[in-house]
Amino acid sequence: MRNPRAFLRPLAVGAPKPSSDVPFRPSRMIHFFDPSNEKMAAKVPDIAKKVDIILGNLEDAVKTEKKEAARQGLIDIAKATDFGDTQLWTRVNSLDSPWVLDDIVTLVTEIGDKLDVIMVPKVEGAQDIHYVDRLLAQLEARAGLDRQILVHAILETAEGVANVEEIAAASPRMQGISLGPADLAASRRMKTTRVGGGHPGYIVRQDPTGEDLTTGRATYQQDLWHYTIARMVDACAMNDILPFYGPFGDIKDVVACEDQFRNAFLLGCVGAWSLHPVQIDIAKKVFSPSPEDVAHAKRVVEAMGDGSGAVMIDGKMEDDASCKQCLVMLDLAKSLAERDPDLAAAYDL
Ligand SMILES: CC(C)(COP(=O)(O)OP(=O)(O)OC[C@H]1O[C@@H](n2cnc3c(N)ncnc32)[C@H](O)[C@@H]1OP(=O)(O)O)[C@@H](O)C(=O)NCCC(=O)NCCSC(=O)C[C@H](O)C(=O)O
Ligand SMILES: [Mg+2]
Repeated sequence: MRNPRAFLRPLAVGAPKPSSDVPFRPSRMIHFFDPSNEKMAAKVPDIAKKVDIILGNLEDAVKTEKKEAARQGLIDIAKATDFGDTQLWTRVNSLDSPWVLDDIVTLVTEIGDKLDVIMVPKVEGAQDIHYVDRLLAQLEARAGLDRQILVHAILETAEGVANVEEIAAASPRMQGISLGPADLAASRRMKTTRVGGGHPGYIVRQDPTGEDLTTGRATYQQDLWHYTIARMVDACAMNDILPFYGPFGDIKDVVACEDQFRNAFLLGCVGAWSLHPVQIDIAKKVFSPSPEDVAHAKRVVEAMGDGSGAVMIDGKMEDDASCKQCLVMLDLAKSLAERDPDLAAAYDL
């Protein structure tokens, strides 16, 4: 186990000093693109203006014969594009793959000054983060970088879920965690074939009213991902890092996508992945608190003064705990308003 007093020491001579906290930057969507796909790559400069995070994906969804082209494509795009306030991330190949070492070494050397976060897939325990942590420190020192590149883990194996608390706490470099429902379903041997979302077979059924078991009993579809998201949110919150829902693969079903994203938002996630341009505005809408919620939060905070005691607002009791919830809402609204002039006008903070 690492000496807690050494937690914030650089892991290589000359590497930037780790920061004690993860800066909260608007992170409503992580927009995935394949840098080896010319059509997608051509859209990056425009898409980057609309999203909070743009991610060049090198792992799954990139064909084996395109792995090197994707890596080089990301380097070319990063060098040619001014991303402004938008974060640039990459998802490297998994740690057991033949590409990951070159992914990390080449990207940090070539575009380390532009990369904000490296997303690491299929993280199973703290040992995976420790490996990436030390390697990044060595590469940052060699490249003369003056700030750390952060690390984001995907929770997509049964072992990873079992170890999620130690993953979240493994390094000051940890920025956050995303749920990877497709790989997780395979790892758990769940009997689904979908990329995220619900399943019509996963239900609870109303009790029978008489002898007839077959008619008049409503069924309610349940959320397959509730347990994992809630556990991931707790692990992230206890370590002050950010939880994200991952992909929703049914691109055409924009309604269910919005529902899945909203469930994640309500449970504490700050954002989700967008796999297709149509999912960008869904994430923007869902992960920005509504002006009504923000106005209510403002009223409660103003009425509560120093936060102690209890007041009635619209027939409901508000106290220290509900005031804290409202402060969470207002903090998020303020940081989003700084980035988005439409939200700034709608929130009027
Ligand atoms: C899902 C797609 C394969 C769909 O692509 P396509 O069939 O080309 O869709 P459209 O014809 O509707 O596209 C319209 C135009 O938009 C461009 N496009 C599409 N997607 C993107 C994008 N993500 N970024 C930028 N531009 C995009 C198309 O090129 C079309 O352009 P044009 O012809 O000029 O009009 C595709 O969207 C896609 O591949 N998306 C990314 C998929 C991905 O990254 N998957 C990996 C993440 S999910 C995962 O890994 C699972 C997870 O790890 C887990 O385990 O759960
Ligand atoms: Mg995956």
